[in-house]
Amino acid sequence: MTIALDIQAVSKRFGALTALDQVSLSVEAGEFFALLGPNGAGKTTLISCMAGLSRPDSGHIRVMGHDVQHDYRAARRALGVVPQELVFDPFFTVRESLVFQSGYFGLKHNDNWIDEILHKLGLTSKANANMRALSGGMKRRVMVAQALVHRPPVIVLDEPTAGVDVELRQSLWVFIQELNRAGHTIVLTTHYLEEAETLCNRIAMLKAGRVIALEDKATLLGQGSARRDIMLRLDPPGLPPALEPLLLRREGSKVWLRLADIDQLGGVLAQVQAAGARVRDFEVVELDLEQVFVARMQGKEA
Ligand SMILES: Nc1ncnc2c1ncn2[C@@H]1O[C@H](COP(=O)(O)OP(=O)(O)OP(=O)(O)O)[C@@H](O)[C@H]1O
Repeated sequence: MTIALDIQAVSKRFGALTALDQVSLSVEAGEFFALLGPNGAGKTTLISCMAGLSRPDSGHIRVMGHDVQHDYRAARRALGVVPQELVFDPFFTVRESLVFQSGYFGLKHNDNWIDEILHKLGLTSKANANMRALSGGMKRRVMVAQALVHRPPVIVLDEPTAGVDVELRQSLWVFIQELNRAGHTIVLTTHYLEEAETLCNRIAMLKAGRVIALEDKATLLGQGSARRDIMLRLDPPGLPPALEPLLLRREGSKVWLRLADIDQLGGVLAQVQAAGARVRDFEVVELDLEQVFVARMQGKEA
């Protein structure tokens, strides 16, 4: 097992503000990992520390075994970061930007790979356009291309799909999944939780600089556990008192109940029947990442 990204007890303060508070997590090579958290949680600060752009006050970070401070060049080579902000030289064409970026990593003959990235990101027709003439979405594609120019084994994407159209989102994810299948480790931050749910296999949630969840997606979503939330629409409305302890919420004639084990279902239905009510509608409620996220941010279980 190779650890692609090893973050140990990283703290970072800006004056009185603690942006990162003893953050520890590690990502195995080949994982598709999501780093989630509300605005200001510390995601970008952590990414800046990974990229060596910001120095933690304490703790250490290794990328493919290379310490980002003591072995900066090797660590930087192992990492491709797609930044949240659009940073580019307005006087370069798209291709020139990529050639320049290759040079930064000491790569001289990189044209075939540059052509491939341009193609995969739908940028071929813009290769000779000036950066300043591109639309925001096109510039974002170039940010992705720049991060990939040196074929880094670890790719970190900081909200890569913020403000991009549906078509790019889809083609970007196809490409990133291809890179993941080819063995690249992917770390993604996004506010589109359904993206994280679809793409990632492990998820960390940050809140106010602390890791508050670090789990497999399936575990986080309660898959594999016997616990189930169900919805019943009862006629007449009203829950038998014996079932009140299971009640999560009610809305009109609908009630949502939490069963510690799906085996309780038979007993619940029997009690409803014994109370003279009929079940008009029934649903097993699947958790989604958004519900889990909101609950965890409020300090509750979903
Ligand atoms: N250079 C800085 N100087 C002072 N405070 C900073 C600096 N950079 C970040 N912060 C603060 O650190 C905290 C974490 O910010 P960060 O950008 O890492 O959050 P984030 O999780 O990436 O948020 P978002 O989802 O909005 O991108 C915020 O309160 C932010 O205001």
